[in-house]
This record gives sequence, C-alpha cells and structure tokens, in this order.
Amino acid sequence: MSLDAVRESLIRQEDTIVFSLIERAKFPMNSPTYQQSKPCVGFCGSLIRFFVSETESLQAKAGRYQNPEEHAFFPDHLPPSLAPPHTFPPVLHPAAASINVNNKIWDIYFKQLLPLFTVPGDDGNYASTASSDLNCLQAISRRIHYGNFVAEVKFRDAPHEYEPAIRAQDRDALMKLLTFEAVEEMVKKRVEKKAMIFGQEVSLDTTNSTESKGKCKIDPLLVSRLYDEWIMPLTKFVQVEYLLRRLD
Ligand SMILES: C=C(O[C@@H]1C=C(C(=O)O)C=C[C@H]1O)C(=O)O
Repeated sequence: MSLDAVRESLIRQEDTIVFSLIERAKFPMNSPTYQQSKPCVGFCGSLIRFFVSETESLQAKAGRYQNPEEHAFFPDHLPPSLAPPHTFPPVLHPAAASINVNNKIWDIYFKQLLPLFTVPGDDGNYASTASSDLNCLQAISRRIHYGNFVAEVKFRDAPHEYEPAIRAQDRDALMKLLTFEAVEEMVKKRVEKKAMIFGQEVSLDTTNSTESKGKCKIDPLLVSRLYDEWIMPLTKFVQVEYLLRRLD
C-alpha cells in the first residue's frame, strides 16, 4: 500500500459521492422521511432511522462490516455476518476499530447538507429518498474513515517524523504533518469538475445541445464546498485520531 494507491482510491470514491448526491437531488426535501413518527406504528422515531438501521442489520448479515473500510451508523446490536468468511489484510492498527465519526456525519448531512442540495417540497417518495440518503451517507462515511488508511501509509512512510508528535499527543503537530494544501486544492477543483461533467444533461441533438447550456443536476460549487468544509476536515480528523493511537 502506497500513498499514491490510497489517493487513487479516494479519487475513485469521489465518483461515488458525486453520483450519490446527484441521485438524492432528484427528489425534493421530502421532510416526512425525517420526522418522528407519532404514534409508533411498527417502529419508533423517523423513517430514515428505521430505514438505515434495518438496512444496516441486513448488510451486517451479508458481511458488510467485516471490511475495515465500512462503519455502521447504528453499530450497536448488529447481527453477526452470515457471509462466506474472508480475511481482509490486517493493514491498520487495531485502534482503528474504535474510531467512528458517523454521528458527526449524520448530523452534518441532515442538518446542513441536505437543505443545500435539495429543493423544498414533498413528492411522497420517502423510501427512495431514504435509500438515496443512505447511499450518500455510506459513500461519505467510507471516504472519511479512509483517513485511517491514509494515516497508516503516511506513518509508515515517515515514522520518525510522526513518532515524537504521537508520543507528545500533539494534535496540532500531527495535523500539520499530514496536511498537503496543494492536494486539497486539487481535490476541490476535481470534484467541482466531476459534478459539472456527471451532472450534465446528455443529448444526441447536436444542434440544440443542453450539455453546452451549463444546466447541472447539482451545483458543482456546492460539491467543492462540501469537500472543503466537511469531507476533508473530517478525513483529517480521522487521521489525527488514528495517529494519536498508532503507538498504543
Ligand atoms: C487525504 C490526505 O490527507 C489530507 C486530506 C486530504 C483530503 O481529505 O482529501 C487531502 C490532503 C491532505 O491534506 C492526503 O494527503 O491525500
């Protein structure tokens, strides 16, 4: 595993994130998906919680969380995997298993992001809405927790640089060591471009091409902002959390 290979994976994950946001933006806000059901009929709480926890339970049985890249939003009481056993290569320090920032991701996604990239309204497609939310959440969560792998590779490439900061439990020094501003700038520009390309109308009519009209299914600047303000800072937060425990 090299830093280049890890970055390649992050670049591929951008495609998944941008597409999942485009899919969610197909539906209006559909706020009943997020409201508490009263009274409890079949389940308590919001439809989104019900949908995510039930889906995670099924996916746990299918082995999803055997992969160290995957983190559940409701990790308590998940059923064991019934899938054919597979041993993933033990790349990470075991402390990685204790890092889960999905609560933060959940809050940011529903409170801040969703209102920015959906239009107000209610078309009744609550199940499809919840399903697309879960796709966005899982893609974003996988990307952010991939910070564990990024941090591991950076540590292995320069243990002598990282060890003093880890022993001193110095978050600021670790943050400085793992930050590459030029890479972050490229990421922001690339995801903006991907949102522009993936989100365009594709037409065969060359005389009246909508591609050239610049109509986009999701605002490319918003995707760049999403990376700038939430995804990259949380990925770096995961990296710091991992490194702080790397010598335990
Ligand atoms: C992920 C990395 O670490 C940091 C976080 C980045 C990100 O989240 O995209 C980009 C550059 C670094 O500042 C990396 O170096 O690739």
